[in-house]
Amino acid sequence: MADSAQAQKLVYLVTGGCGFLGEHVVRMLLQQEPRLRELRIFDLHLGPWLEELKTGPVQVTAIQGDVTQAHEVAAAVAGAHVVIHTAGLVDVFGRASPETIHEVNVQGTKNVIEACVQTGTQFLVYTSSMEVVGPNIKGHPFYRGNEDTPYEAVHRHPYPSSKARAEQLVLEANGRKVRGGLPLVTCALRPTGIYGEGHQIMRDIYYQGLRLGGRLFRAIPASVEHGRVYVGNVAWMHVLVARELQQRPALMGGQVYFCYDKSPYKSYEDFNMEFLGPCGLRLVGTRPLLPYWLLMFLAALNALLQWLLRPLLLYAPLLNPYTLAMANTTFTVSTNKAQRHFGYEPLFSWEESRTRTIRWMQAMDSSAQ
Ligand SMILES: NC(=O)C1=CN([C@@H]2O[C@H](COP(=O)(O)OP(=O)(O)OC[C@H]3O[C@@H](n4cnc5c(N)ncnc54)[C@H](O)[C@@H]3O)[C@@H](O)[C@H]2O)C=CC1
Ligand SMILES: CC(C)CCC[C@@H](C)[C@H]1CC[C@H]2[C@@H]3[C@H](O)CC4=CC(=O)CC[C@]4(C)[C@H]3CC[C@]12C
Repeated sequence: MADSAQAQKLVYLVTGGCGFLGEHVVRMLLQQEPRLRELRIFDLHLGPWLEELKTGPVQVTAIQGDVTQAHEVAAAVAGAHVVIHTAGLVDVFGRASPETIHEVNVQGTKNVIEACVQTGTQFLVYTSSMEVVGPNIKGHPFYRGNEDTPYEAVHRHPYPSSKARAEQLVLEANGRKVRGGLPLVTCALRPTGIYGEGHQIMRDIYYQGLRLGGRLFRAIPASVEHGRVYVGNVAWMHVLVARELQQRPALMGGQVYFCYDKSPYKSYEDFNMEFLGPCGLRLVGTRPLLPYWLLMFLAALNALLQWLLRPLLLYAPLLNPYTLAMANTTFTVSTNKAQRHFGYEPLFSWEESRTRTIRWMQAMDSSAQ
């Protein structure tokens, strides 16, 4: 009894805990972190599903707040042992202004770092992105690269620029003295394209396919590989990194880790078909149906329409010059750094990740009917 009372002593804070990844991190912490006493979930929009978590043995505290507001962040961080900062504005479709993206992703991260320093929180895990590396604006392939692979990271789009700046701030903060004199220990996780239960873009593509009579039309050559990782494994990596950062601060502090698992290397569209296929959708064509120059033209047209229509309505289709470049540039990761540094092994096999995602899509389908 004394042992378990002593063991259950840690307070964790998850920012963005009601987002796609954040919800999985929250649930994973509750399942896999026995030392947890209190779990704080900080988000701009709190989900109703939080209520069901409040009946368990861990104190779950939901905090509605904005990372751009330093005082709200500081109040949430005070007294936490570990902060997992997943909150971010994920926008590559032009829905938000570059200023807003910067404010949330960069200023929000600065606020989290300063709150840790001021209140004495020693461990900070930041959800970065593969996009801090690439694909770059020159379309250079990154083929099965790792954390040390040289690559010319050049960003113009506000989302990757903001993630890169925020990651840099987090890594530079490693070693700063927090209140009480101990050093801040930080690290950054870089997921590739995350998939799994709750993935909004997969949902959008599914409904687009239904509108097109159960068909999707191949736009990108099958030879262009795109890195993907299952959300459950990304969440597991967060939980493990947060735990091990406390045990091995000298090794892990200031480090970056790609998030990886056993998901196969495929093109963006072929990978999606692993889930959309069993839900009745078909990918038409073994090669792209439209020439690339025409896709570029359509993407540019979408960007122009977005700009022209902005005073009247928000036009934000999936296809724009940036998303086309992303989907059309090989970017895959092959690394074992997380395994070497903190013993990470994926919790979910590829088969399980696939089955769980398909089950979620099928449930979504039947609830829509
Ligand atoms: N979805 C993906 O494929 C990838 C995502 N990431 C990163 O993972 C993190 C989570 O992304 P997702 O779960 O996909 O996005 P999401 O949009 O589902 O979740 C982000 C959460 O942050 C919250 N949030 C946004 N602005 C906030 C603010 N000002 N204050 C407080 N909370 C705020 C949102 O309400 C949301 O719940 C982000 O930092 C993103 O950059 C990294 C790599 C890939
Ligand atoms: C119609 C087009 C030909 C296909 C459009 C697909 C795009 C919407 C997606 C292709 C690649 C995706 C991005 C990639 O997985 C990396 C990402 C990392 C993040 O940190 C956030 C999400 C994303 C930018 C992801 C977004 C959708 C794509 C651009």
